[in-house]
Amino acid sequence: MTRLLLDDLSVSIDGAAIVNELALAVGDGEVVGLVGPNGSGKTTALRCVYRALRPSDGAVWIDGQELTRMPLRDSARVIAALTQEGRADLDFTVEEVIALGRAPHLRGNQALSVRERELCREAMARMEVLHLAERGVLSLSGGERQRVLVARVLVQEPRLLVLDEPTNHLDLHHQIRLLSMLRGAGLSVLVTLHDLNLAASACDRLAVLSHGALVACGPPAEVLTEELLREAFGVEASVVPHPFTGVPQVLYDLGTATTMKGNPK
Ligand SMILES: Nc1ncnc2c1ncn2[C@@H]1O[C@H](COP(=O)(O)OP(=O)(O)OP(=O)(O)O)[C@@H](O)[C@H]1O
Repeated sequence: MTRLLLDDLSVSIDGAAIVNELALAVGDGEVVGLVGPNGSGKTTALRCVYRALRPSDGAVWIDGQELTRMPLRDSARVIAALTQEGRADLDFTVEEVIALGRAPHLRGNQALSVRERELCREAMARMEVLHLAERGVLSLSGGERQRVLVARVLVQEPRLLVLDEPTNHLDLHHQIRLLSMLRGAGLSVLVTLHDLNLAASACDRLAVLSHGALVACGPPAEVLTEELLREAFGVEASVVPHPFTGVPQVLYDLGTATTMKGNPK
């Protein structure tokens, strides 16, 4: 079943085509990685899904419903987003920030139920932030804060998770933990990642954007080729199968970056 459909999505800003007729589906329980060089349009496409931006053309469909026709509250119950813009400026405690994830499911000042409080504790344990529950978010390190924000989207209990660079600030342990959790969560996930090795390990399919257009889409073993790295990323690298999993992994040597073909610097 198709959970999310980007139906020839286009975004133009000041006459420039930032995303160009992007057609991409995410199935029920499928993890799809959106990858591509800086400025290729990944965040812009995601912003259309979490309704920070209206497409100039095309549409976003969620479970067969066109997104702009859904009340915001309804889409917030279905789609949870971890954005690059989502920085907490108010000094709420970790516990309070995570509880905010339940907001789309509550009415007014309704208190959290016992089940919802338990859900928050589970998400904190999953993201290893339980010990920080009483701390103000502004006092956290970048990685700690990122884990709190991931816990917040988990308690939202969405059907679709949209994650923009969720591994930002995370150390290797937490990067691997987060992505293996995403793989096992049974949720539909659309995620942007710059680390292609992590993306290949975590995603069922990779969609590669270049200059706002989809240039490849499929299982990592089909998409992640030396030719693609050269053409889309301007990088000369070797692609080898992981010795245990067979998943393609990129090996590179410093000094092998080639000139990008017209991608923004
Ligand atoms: N509001 C805006 N006004 C002008 N240009 C914009 C605007 N939003 C995005 N862009 C441009 O659109 C292009 C795509 O940006 P976007 O953030 O979607 O790229 P990205 O693939 O997510 O990049 P990165 O990997 O660097 O995060 C960039 O060149 C960016 O400067």
